[in-house]
Amino acid sequence: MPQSSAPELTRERDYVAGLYDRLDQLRVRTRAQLDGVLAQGAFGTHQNRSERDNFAVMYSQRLARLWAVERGLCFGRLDLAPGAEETRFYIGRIGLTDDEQQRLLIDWRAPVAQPFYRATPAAPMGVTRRRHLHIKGRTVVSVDDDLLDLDSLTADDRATLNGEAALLAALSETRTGRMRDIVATIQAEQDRIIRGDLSGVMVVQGGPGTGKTVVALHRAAYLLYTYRERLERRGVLIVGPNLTFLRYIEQVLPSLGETDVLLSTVGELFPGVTATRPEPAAAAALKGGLRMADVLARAIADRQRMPAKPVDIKLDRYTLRLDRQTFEAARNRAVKSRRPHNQARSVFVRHLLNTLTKQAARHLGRGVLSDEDFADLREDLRTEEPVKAALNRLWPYLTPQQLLLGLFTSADRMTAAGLNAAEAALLLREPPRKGERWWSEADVPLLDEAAELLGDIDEGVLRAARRAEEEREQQLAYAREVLEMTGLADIMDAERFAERQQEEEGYLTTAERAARDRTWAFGHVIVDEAQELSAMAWRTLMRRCPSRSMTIVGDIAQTGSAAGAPSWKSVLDPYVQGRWRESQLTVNYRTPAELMAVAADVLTLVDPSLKAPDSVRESGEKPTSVRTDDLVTDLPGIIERQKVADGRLVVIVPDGLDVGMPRMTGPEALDAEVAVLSVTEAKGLEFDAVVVVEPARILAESPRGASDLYVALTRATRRLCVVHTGPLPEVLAGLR
Ligand SMILES: Nc1ncnc2c1ncn2[C@@H]1O[C@H](COP(=O)(O)OP(=O)(O)OP(=O)(O)O)[C@@H](O)[C@H]1O
Repeated sequence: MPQSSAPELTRERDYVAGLYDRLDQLRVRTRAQLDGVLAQGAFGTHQNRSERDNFAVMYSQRLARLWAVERGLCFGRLDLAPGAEETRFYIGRIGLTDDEQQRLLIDWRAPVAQPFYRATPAAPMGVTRRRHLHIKGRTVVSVDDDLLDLDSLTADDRATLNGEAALLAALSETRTGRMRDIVATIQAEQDRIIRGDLSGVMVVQGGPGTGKTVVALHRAAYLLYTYRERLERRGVLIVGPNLTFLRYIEQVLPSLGETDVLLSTVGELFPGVTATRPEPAAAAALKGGLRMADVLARAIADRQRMPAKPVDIKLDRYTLRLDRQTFEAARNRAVKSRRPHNQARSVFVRHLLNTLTKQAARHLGRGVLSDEDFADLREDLRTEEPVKAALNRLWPYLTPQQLLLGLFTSADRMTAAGLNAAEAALLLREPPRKGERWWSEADVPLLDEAAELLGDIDEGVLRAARRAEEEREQQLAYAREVLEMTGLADIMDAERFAERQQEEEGYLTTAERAARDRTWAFGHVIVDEAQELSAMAWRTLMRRCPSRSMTIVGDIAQTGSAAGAPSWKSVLDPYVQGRWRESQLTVNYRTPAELMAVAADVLTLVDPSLKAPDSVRESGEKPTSVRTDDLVTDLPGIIERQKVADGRLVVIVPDGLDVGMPRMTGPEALDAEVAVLSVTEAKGLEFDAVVVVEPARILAESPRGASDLYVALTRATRRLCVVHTGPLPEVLAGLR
C-alpha cells in the first residue's frame, strides 16, 4: 500500500483545512438563519406560525448535522481515469459545495461515492487511485493510496481487502464501550448491504464480529439520506435486544448526522408499559410461542361466556330477567359482526337492551310503543345502574392490561383458554402490588396481540378527552400565574401563552410521535440480534411495518433464547413467503484468528455444517485457560493479569453462578473498566479482554448452551481467558 510524499501531505492538509473553513462558515450562516426565524416570535396567523416552526426545525436539524460531522469530516479521495467529467472527488461524512455550487466534498452515501467502497484492482470502476486520509483533530496526519490500475498486481493483491491499512488501524484501537461509525473503512461486501434496495425484506446473516450491527446502522443512515422524503414522515425503527445494547450503539447514528430514528427493544413497544420484570426462560419461551395468539383469542371468548342461569336485574318498580337464549342470540350477533371485542360490545348491548326494553314495556303495561317512546325507554334503561352493571359483567370493556392481568392471575382462566395445568402453573402470578414491576418483556407482544383482538375502548377515548380538558385548565391556570409573576400579563394573554407552551411541547419528532403510538406504521424497520425474537414478537414487529420494508440482521448460530429462531425461513415465510432475500457477511472484524479458532470448535457443537467467519487479523496472543479450585478467591488476580492497558474487560459468567463480584445488568456495564455479565447481557457487545467463567456450566445451563458459549468466546477484540474449576470441556481442547 503506497504512502504519499510530503508535498502530497501538505496539499491534502490545505484542501481539508479549506473544507473545515467552509464547514465553519455554514455553521455560522445556519445559526443566523435559525436565530432569524426564532426572533420572529409566535405571532401571525396559524399558517405563518406553522411555516416558521417548519423552518426552525429545518435549520436546527441542519445545524445539528453540521456539528455532528466534525470528527473525520473528510476521509477519502477518488481519482478517476481521464475522460471522466470530474476526475477527482473528496469523500466525507457530509456533502459540501462552495457558494458557486462547486462540489467540495461528496457525502459517503451519494452514488458517486460508491467506488470508494467497492472498487478493486479486478473491477476498478473507473478509479485509478483511492486515497485514505487520516485526520487527527482537523489536520491530515497521513495518507495511504490504493493504486487500482496497475496491471502488475498479483492475484493475492487483488483479493485483499480495500484500504487494508486504514481498516487494520481502525480495528486495533482499544474499545470505548460505545460503537463507532465505520464510514471511512466500509468493506465491499458490507457496502452492498448498506446500499441495498429499500423495499422488501433483506436478511443479513453473518457470524460474530462480521459487522452486522454496524452495517445495519449505516444502512439506516443511507436509507434516510437516499429516501429522505419517504422515510422522514414515517420514521425508521431499530430494534435491539436490550437497553445496554441500545446504549452501546446509540452514538453511531448521530455521528452520521441522523437523529430521527427510534431505537427500541421489543419490551418498549407498547406505549404506557414498562416491561422490566425478570422472568424464567421457560415462561418467556411459552409466551413467545405462536400458540399464544389462539390462547388470547380464547381468553377473550371466555370473557364473553354467558351464565348458565338466568340473570335478574332488579329495578325500582320491577325486575327484568335475561335468559340464556337471549344472551346467546346477542352474543352470536356480536361475534358475527367480526368486530374486535370492545367494538362488538355495542352490537351485544343493543340487542340485549332491545329485549329488556320490550320486557320493561310489558311491565309498565304498555303493549305497543311508538319508535320514539321505545327509544326513550331504552335510553332510560341504558343509564340505570343495575342494567349497566349487568351488561358490564356479561360483556366487559377490556384493556389489554386487564385481559392479561385477569388471565395470568387465574389458573382456571388459563386452562379455559387452552393452556394445560403445568403451563398454567408456570405462568400463574399474584396480582400486582403497588409499585411492583409486573410486566415482563415477553408480555409486550401479548399485550400488542390483545390490543388488536380487543380494539379501542370508546370510553377510554372519552376519558382521554376529559383528561386533556383538565390538563388544559391546569395549563391555563399556570400560564396566568407565570404572566402575573413575570409582569407580562399586559402584553400577552394566558390563552396565547398556554397555547405556545403547548405548541412547544406539542412539537414532537417523528421518532417521538411513533414511540407514543402503538399503531404507528414505520417506513423501514431494522431488527438486530433478530435470531432472539420469539414468534409472538415477530407478529408485533410485522404490525409496525405493513410495507414490509425491513432489514433483519442476526446469526442463527448465536440463538440463545428458547423462543428464538431456528431458521430465517421459519420466521419469515409466514409473512413474506418467497419474497425475502438473504445476504451473507463472512469476514470477522472483531475477533482475532487465534481466538476464533477456539470458537470455531464450539460452533461445530451448535451445528457441524456451519462455518465460522474468517478473521481479518491476528493478535499474536494465544487464548489461555486457568484451572482453579477456588474461583471466588482467584478470580480478581486472573482479571488483573488479563487486563489490557486503557482497555475494557468483561467477565462472562453462567446465569446462576456467584463469582463473588457484583453482576451488572444495565448500561453501566459499558462504562466500567471491569464488568461482570451473563451471556445474554454480553450479546452483541465487544470488549478488549474477556474472561469466560465455567464453560462447562454455560454449556449445560440451557438447551442452547453451545450457542451461548460460542457467543461468550467471540466477544474479545484482543485477549481471551477461560477459567474453570472442573475438567475443561472436550470441545475446548484447543486451549490446552
Ligand atoms: N468495515 C469496518 N471497518 C472498521 N471496523 C469494522 C468494520 N466492520 C466491522 N467493524 C468492527 O467490527 C466489530 C464487530 O462489528 P459488529 O458488532 O457490527 O458485528 P456483529 O456482526 O454485529 O457481531 P455479533 O454477531 O457478535 O453481534 C465492531 O467493532 C465494528 O466496528
